[in-house]
Amino acid sequence: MRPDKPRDPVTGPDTGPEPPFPVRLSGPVIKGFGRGSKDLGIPTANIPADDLSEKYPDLTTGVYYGVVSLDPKTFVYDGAPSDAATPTILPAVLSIGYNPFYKNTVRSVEIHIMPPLAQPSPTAEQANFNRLPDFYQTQLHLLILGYIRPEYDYISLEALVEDIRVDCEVARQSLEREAYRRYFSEENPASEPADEDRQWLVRFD
Ligand SMILES: Cc1cc2nc3c(=O)[nH]c(=O)nc-3n(C[C@H](O)[C@H](O)[C@H](O)COP(=O)(O)O)c2cc1C
Ligand SMILES: Nc1ncnc2c1ncn2[C@@H]1O[C@H](COP(=O)(O)OP(=O)(O)O)[C@@H](O)[C@H]1O
Ligand SMILES: [Mg+2]
Repeated sequence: MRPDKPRDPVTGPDTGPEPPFPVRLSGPVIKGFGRGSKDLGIPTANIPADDLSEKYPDLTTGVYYGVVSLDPKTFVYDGAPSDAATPTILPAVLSIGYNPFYKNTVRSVEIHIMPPLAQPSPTAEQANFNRLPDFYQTQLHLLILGYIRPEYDYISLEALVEDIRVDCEVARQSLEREAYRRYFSEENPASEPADEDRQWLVRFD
């Protein structure tokens, strides 16, 4: 059960991701149990957990933040400039695990994509989660940059939704820091490792 204590507003080092991060995962967006939007009002793009078992067998279950991009061959983000040559990199919050509230028996990777950091957060004060047009089967690239918390069971659906709302705020504020902002765009010419990760993120063959 969730411990009854206040949440940290940011997580992970201010100096940028430390091993094992950034973690690279990718895959096609698949169907989940259909609960995200219907029960919680929080759509989550599910991708297969295969990459995780093969490349990062030691990564613990829990809630994380990072950045994603979607293959522009099948999904073009509405907010992108019309002449954009590369896909838009968007902030994300995700859960890896067994959803103890629902007692799943298989591990899932579920990603909620948030609006760009330049826009006001829809979850700052109320549970008004970002909704895009559906993009099932689209290839998704995810770069996990930090850990937020373990997965918990909850006394109610409302308590789970409220914690995910706070996760969105923690993720946004964690990604707002300079050492994390470089994963969105080429702001700092001296940020070579981030350059490689960013190139991987937007490269769809
Ligand atoms: C940021 C985030 C945090 C989550 N934390 C938990 C959690 O602590 N416990 C839990 O049971 N499920 C957690 N979930 C998973 C939701 O219960 C899950 O997304 C929902 O069941 C939708 O599943 P579906 O995609 O199969 O429909 C979290 C999801 C997200 C996006
Ligand atoms: N902000 C968003 N983040 C993630 N997926 C979204 C978002 N907006 C819409 N979607 C769409 O909603 C689907 C997920 O909805 P969800 O209710 O979790 O169903 P499922 O159980 O099939 O994963 C995604 O696969 C995607 O096509
Ligand atoms: Mg989902």
